[in-house]
Amino acid sequence: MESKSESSEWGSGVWAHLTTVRQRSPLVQCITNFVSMDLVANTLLSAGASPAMVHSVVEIPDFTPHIHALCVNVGTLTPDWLPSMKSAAELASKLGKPWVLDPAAVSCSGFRLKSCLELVELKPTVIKGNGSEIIALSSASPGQTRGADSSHESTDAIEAAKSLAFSSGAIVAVSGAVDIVTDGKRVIGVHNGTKMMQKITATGCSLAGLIAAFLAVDQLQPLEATVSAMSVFGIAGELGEAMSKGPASLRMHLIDSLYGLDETMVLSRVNITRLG
Ligand SMILES: Nc1ncnc2c1ncn2[C@@H]1O[C@H](COP(=O)(O)OP(=O)(O)OP(=O)(O)O)[C@@H](O)[C@H]1O
Ligand SMILES: Cc1ncsc1CCO
Ligand SMILES: [Mg+2]
Repeated sequence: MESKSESSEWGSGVWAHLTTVRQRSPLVQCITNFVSMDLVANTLLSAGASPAMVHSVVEIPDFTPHIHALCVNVGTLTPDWLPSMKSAAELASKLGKPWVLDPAAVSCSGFRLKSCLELVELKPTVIKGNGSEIIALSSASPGQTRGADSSHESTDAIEAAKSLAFSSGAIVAVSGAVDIVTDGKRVIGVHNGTKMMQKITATGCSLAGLIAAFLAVDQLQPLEATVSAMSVFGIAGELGEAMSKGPASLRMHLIDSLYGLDETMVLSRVNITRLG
């Protein structure tokens, strides 16, 4: 069980990260799937960040040097998109800019799995997936696929996440009922969020974008920044659900709640524990 003091200790950091994102408005380049572009951009805007969905390979040399963080999501990957993703990731890593890889639906095909493994070689700061995605990527084998949805609990993926963090050098974040964040040694559980968030497509993609924004303002503590982003997004979901009739209105209220979060709401709802 979570101890009150444990969450309180995390709470001030979560609020500080959100406040800094609002103050600095980091520019986040997103090369993301067609399904998610709208929600990812609106999530970033309501958190105070500045999204840019710039994905053409010809624009990357001009644009990527100006960004504060990058998010790459392979959810609707085709062979002609991969060079853009690799080029932006490579440049971000070279310039010391944090970047997030979301291996969305990695088990769909051998092509997608191979592409994600190649992207991992380009040193993402954070890899964020659902339980099934992290298990598949960690073992480099597709297993059974349910497309973009997970057939595992996030907690089933703890060992896979630790192993992937260890082999890649990335922080690994697993979304689900409990969001898991690990650097291969420490394992943190974020218990915020609501089940209905699974019924809105691209909430996981939006979370990956939000993590990129939080990394941009705390490059030296990527694990802590990731935990904060996950908690903030979950809290916005909890507050949003109280005003919603179902997934469509939750989508709207989630964005409004993220925009309106204040210190009291954050500090009273942060629910973060150390799991290992
Ligand atoms: N059972 C649950 N209880 C609480 N929060 C949840 C639950 N399931 C998912 N969430 C939250 O929903 C958000 C999206 O997580 P999810 O694991 O569904 O992403 P995903 O599978 O990558 O989604 P997508 O691919 O559609 O973007 C996260 O903020 C997560 O914490
Ligand atoms: C539904 C769907 N299919 C490919 S990507 C995506 C959005 C959630 O990842
Ligand atoms: Mg996903």
